Amino acid sequence: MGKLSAWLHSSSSSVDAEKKKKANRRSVSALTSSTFSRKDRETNGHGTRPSVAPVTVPAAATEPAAVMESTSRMVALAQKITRETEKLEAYLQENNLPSPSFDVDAPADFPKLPAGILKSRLEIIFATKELGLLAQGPRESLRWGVWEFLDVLALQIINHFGIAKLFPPGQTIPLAELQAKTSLDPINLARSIRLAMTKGIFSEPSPGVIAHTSASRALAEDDDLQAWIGFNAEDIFPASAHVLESIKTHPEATSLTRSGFCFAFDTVDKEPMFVTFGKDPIRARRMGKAMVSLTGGEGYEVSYLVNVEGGGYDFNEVDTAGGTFVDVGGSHGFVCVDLAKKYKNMKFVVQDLPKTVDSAPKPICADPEVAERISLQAHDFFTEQVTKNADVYFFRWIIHNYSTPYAVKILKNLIPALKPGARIIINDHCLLEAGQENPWDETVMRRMDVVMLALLNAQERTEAEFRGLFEAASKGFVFKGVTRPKGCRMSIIEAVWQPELVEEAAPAAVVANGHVTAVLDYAAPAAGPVIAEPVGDAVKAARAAFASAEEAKAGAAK
Ligand SMILES: C[S@@+](CC[C@H](N)C(=O)[O-])C[C@H]1O[C@@H](n2cnc3c(N)ncnc32)[C@H](O)[C@@H]1O
Repeated sequence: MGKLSAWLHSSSSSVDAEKKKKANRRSVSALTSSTFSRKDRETNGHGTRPSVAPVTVPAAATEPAAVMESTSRMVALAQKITRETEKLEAYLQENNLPSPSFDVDAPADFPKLPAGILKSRLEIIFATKELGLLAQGPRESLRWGVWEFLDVLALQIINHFGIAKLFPPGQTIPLAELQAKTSLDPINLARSIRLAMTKGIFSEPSPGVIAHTSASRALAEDDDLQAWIGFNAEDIFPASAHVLESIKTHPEATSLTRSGFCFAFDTVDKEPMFVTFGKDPIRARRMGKAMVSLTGGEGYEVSYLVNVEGGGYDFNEVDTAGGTFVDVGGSHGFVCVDLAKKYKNMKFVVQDLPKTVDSAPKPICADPEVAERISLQAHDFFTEQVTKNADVYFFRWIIHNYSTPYAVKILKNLIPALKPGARIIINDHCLLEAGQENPWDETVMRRMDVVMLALLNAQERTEAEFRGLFEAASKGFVFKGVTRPKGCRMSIIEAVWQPELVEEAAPAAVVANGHVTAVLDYAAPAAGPVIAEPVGDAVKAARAAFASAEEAKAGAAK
């Protein structure tokens, strides 16, 4: 049993309440170096994960030693930037593609690049970042790095007041005229725009005259991007600013109703974020559109899961047997549609909350051969699984929304439905040890982890932490490991149900703060984890609103 599980089920009476509380804390990162050993990685049966020693300085580890010996790090980085930039530029020129620029007419996105050229582009990004930090020096980069939230503040103001949409791309506008078009105070407009300019958003070709850049144009024209900025700047930013208060008051950081978000919006012990959004359709819709902007991005497409050659999951065995795939919290079933197009014998059940199921497109797919093998089912994953004896239970972007007590409960709810050999597949980020991702992915995933903390007291997880979740749910879950398609940020985490491994033990009720919070079906009596919150209440409250938010998201995606 891994350490997480051991903590969750420690039976020693000498383990005091504080220790038990710690066991349920969202972060078990202290465990990772000891439990996520090289041996674990190399023997997980998939072999697609790196097996290098842990490093903590992101980009430096990628530079060949020979280069480091003959030149200083700064010179080596500068040379690399030159080399890779020349390759990228040459490719763009050979293919008649525009060179990157801040010009208003420059494309807002890079075209799809061949693998080698994409690598050059990424190397430029990583090396410039590292070189910049080195040239700044530690004290200065700390001193001014902490001011980055002010860039978000400027963007928050600009986006909220729709400044980018107030004059057409390609035209300039005197600041005084722009001021007349907004209720934003002139001084605040000018200072926000001028701070944004330092990041390439707007320009001032002559004093007092404002012009669009490619970035401000994207902000003016892309609805989903506006929603992404709005959700981040107006929901996540205030939530983040209250995380300290939240974790000082409730260090266990597991409750959906005690997150930074709840402190920011005065909903502590009242309602989780999704309930708040459920009451506010504009905000819910903004979040829905923001998710469209996020998941439409490179690295998150469903095709990564479906494409077996590229490292996706191979369902051929399930397909040959005409097996059943249940997408738990599957929204409108787009994952099942894509899988059903590839696997012609499998049957699919898409489960979600009633509102989401009701708003799903009908038929779910224009191709009747695909549609007739997919059924929609209203099911709450905080209750016992209703589709029995399926071959696969699949969770995509679900488990990362919940802290350990909730996530364990979701897995435990499967147990009564599971047949021997049933596969449980989680499709989420899976965090590596520090420094093993490329620096861009590393930053995105670490930030996402902290976003989950700020909004929901939830978390991204390492392989060891996923393993710990399954172990905490039941010994009958045999953890198979983690794979990740090349180029994809999301991993495929798998366990298989083997009921013969389940030990018989008396059930134990877990009581915390006067609430019965969980019933453990195999832990020794009185050995259960302290879940310091009324899980049931918070979950109930979350259900209805989550559905509204998701409905808005589905609407936005159409
Ligand atoms: C982040 S979305 C993920 C949707 C989909 N799996 C995907 O990959 O995009 C979370 C989904 O879980 C659903 N959901 C939330 N709470 C639920 C519950 N208690 N039972 C079932 N589904 C729920 C939401 O309606 C939503 O569709």
